[in-house]
Amino acid sequence: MARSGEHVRRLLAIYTGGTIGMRNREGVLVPESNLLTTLRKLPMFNDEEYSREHQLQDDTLALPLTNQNQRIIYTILEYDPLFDSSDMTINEWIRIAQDIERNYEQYFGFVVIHGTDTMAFASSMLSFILGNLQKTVILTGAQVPIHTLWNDGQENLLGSLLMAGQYVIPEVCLFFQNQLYRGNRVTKVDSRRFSAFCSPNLSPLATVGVDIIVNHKIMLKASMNKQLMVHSNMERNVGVLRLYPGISAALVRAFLQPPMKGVVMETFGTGNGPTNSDLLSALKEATERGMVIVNCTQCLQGSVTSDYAAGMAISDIGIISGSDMTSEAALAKLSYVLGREDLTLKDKKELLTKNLRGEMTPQPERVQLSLRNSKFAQLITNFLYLNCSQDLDAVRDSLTPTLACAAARMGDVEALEAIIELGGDLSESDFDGRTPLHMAARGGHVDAVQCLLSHGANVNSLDGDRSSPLLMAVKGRHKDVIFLLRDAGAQLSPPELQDAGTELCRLAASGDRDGLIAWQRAGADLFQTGYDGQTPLQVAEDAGNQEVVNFLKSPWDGGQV
Ligand SMILES: NC(=O)C[C@H](N)C(=O)O
Repeated sequence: MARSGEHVRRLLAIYTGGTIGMRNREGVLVPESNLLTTLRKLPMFNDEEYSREHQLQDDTLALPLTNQNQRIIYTILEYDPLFDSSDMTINEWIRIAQDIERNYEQYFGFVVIHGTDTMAFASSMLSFILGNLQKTVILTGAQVPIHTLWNDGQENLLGSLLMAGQYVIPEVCLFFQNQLYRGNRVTKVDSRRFSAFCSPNLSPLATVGVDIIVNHKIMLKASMNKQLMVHSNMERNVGVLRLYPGISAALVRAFLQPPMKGVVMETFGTGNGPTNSDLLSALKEATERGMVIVNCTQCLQGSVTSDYAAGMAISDIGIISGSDMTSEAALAKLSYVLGREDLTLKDKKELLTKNLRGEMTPQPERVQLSLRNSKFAQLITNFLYLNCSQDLDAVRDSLTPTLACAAARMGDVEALEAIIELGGDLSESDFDGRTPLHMAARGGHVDAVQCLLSHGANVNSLDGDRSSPLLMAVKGRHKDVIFLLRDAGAQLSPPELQDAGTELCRLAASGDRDGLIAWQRAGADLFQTGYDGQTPLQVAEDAGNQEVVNFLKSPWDGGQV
């Protein structure tokens, strides 16, 4: 019997291995069984009197009473064999999920004791394997074994038990160094320090100090009345490919061969990669075969965007943006989504762009900015319709360029038409000097470009960087848009034409025939020289890019699009 007023919470602690329980054997650390014996000797992990009085089972210990009068009792389920986490695979993570499922009703929450080396993969995988989670699952471990004098294991394990015993956080979390993180947002960043993990794109779910500060706002909401669902059909044929400058197309091609079904491609900066045509063909062949490729940045922090031509080249061949996901989360998501046999390839690709378990930050602007659909935009629209004083005309005039640019960027023709109905001027530029036509051309949105042109958009306006809409289309290699703009009288500006030589030489050097064709269709002179006086043809010959050499010798024959 519990003392009066005492709340008893039962937890299951699944011990899979890792440094936390390791011992030094012949000079190296190896996993060691019987973690419970070590914990039994540590008073903060074992209220001996309570255990005796309540005759707890041999595999179960009780923490001393918390300040809130809570009694946390935990049972240890120890794996045999135990693992250094470098040996963990999807199979072991599914086993953990199944153990949670088997014990789901008996326990208030779950702690998974795991090695740190692959813990970010484990917590990411488990977040997808465990569907409809309504209870707390916390992964933890240590950099130094728990039985040593100076260690981080005691604090990490105790903190995890206290968090899981006191709060319902219906997510797979990772607790380390007083921070509770969302499991699919973390990555291991230090091999020696106690603060081994960070969550670069999402603040911690909770921080433990004198007080426990829980960030309720960002927590996932439990899907009530739905039963826990273990997705054990995870696709194993997924991998991670890290790009580096000069990576060969042959290597990429070899990596993308069957049985591989999905790949997380780690790219530079905001999602960029080499634009040489060989490499792009290797990627395109793979996506056309049905391979699913997700683009994640190698940067620790930030997101994949569509700011650069080098990034647009990648998105044009069917590669999915991983937004601000970690590679670990993207790999886990791929494994989960590709394992969903109920979905078509198209549905799987669609699902990958969605935020499923809090693993990515939804892009509000991209998600819903349609004047007809978004609540915010609707409010503005109604406001503008209903009020027609001079002041409101001014408000309308200052808002519409920004809204029109956002709509054009997404190719949202419906929204553009709504803005026209409002009387907005589609040639007006936003605060960066870009017009909707720049944005539509940059995104390769043929319908939006057509709509803007038919409503009198200025085809040769220059943005704040003195770039024309035509240059935007060239950088994105959007040949249809280039044709449309040229038909409407678009021309590259004199400075753009002047600077083209160096860019053309760069494309010739990297064998980028498509890039050269885009410039040619936009009216650039393919024979002009770069900064060092060489022509693109000379550069291509020096680089041995025969395909480009042939094209440059007779551009109007070889440039079929
Ligand atoms: N700190 C650790 O737990 C590292 C260990 N190699 C593991 O991942 O199992």
